[in-house]
Amino acid sequence: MNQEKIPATVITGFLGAGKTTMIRNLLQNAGGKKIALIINEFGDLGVDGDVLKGCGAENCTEDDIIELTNGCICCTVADDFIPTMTKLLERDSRPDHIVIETSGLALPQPLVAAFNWPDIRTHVTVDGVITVVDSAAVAAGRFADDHDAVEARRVEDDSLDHESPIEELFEDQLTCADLIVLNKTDLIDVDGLGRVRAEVASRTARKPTIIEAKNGDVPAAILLGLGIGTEGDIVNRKSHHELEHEDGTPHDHDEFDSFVVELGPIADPAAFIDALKGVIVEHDVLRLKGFVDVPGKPMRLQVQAVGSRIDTYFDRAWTPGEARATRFVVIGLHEMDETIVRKAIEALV
Ligand SMILES: Nc1nc2c(ncn2[C@@H]2O[C@H](COP(=O)(O)OP(=O)(O)OP(=O)(O)O)[C@@H](O)[C@H]2O)c(=O)[nH]1
Repeated sequence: MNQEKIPATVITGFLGAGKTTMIRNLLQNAGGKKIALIINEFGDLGVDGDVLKGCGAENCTEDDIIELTNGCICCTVADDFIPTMTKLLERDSRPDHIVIETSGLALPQPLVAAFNWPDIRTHVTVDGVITVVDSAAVAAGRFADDHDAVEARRVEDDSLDHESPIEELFEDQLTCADLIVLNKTDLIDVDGLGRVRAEVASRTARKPTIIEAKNGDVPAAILLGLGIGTEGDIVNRKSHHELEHEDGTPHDHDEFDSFVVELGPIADPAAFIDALKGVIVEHDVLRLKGFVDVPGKPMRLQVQAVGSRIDTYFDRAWTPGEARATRFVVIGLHEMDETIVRKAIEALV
């Protein structure tokens, strides 16, 4: 048996940055490398898994795609991630490379630390942590601290021990990176991109390589084979939470909430999407994704909203026996009122 350690690449980045899109590209240009993929979503509807299974890459079949659905991977390392890795390593045919997509709300640090567990470290090493950044969102100031809002939250809840949860998470994901991909460069101009690069660089004390991309289109040769062994350098990449709670208090995702909305068929998707945009803006929804049943259409309409930017496309035919349905996962900050947002979306049909 080949005892060489299998390289594992961790792909992280905030909600909607373009992780799944980049992995889809990667699977299609990874040459002959056999890849096993572990994917984790917050507020799971299995959307990412569906997108990736649908890309039909021969080097990464449906069997090679493992979905972890019991919450964010960083909080379920012992119960979910380690057993999954152990099973993967026991398979007869070992993958050449493992790719792990974290949820957009995950801290990469606990996941990388798990590679130091005895059963794992003898077989696998972290080739590198790649952090995908939504350049348009950075340019729009989405990760800049809104001091007034943070202060207002603190007045309401004096147990808050830190600043904006979005800003903090964004920095934690950058702090852990070996490679940062400034994605969605098509949405901003050259000057804007220069400012995004400077802002991203200023948010991490380390000096990871920063590259630019459109639609996550980065050659596999750049993404795979970084050869870092990140698990050995975890001490230099501490998250805000680790720095604040050196006693090991576990972190959680209390600051964020998600729920699933189910609707009936939608006959006029264009009008629906237009109105949905209004709800997203009014209630500050961070991420919404799912599928629409358009009567008379043999295919599902996939909906991907990142903030108020919404993409839609018919992604695949409804399969025989599959119940046609309209379902979305909605993710927002904890203060988002689920009942109100749910009613507002339901009222659009
Ligand atoms: N304009 C533009 N859109 C992009 C680009 N990359 C990804 N997108 C779109 O952004 C949306 C989110 O992309 P995903 O790849 O699902 O993002 P993600 O990081 O996997 O999202 P989560 O797993 O929910 O955190 C989709 O509608 C993509 O088509 C890009 O470079 N430019």
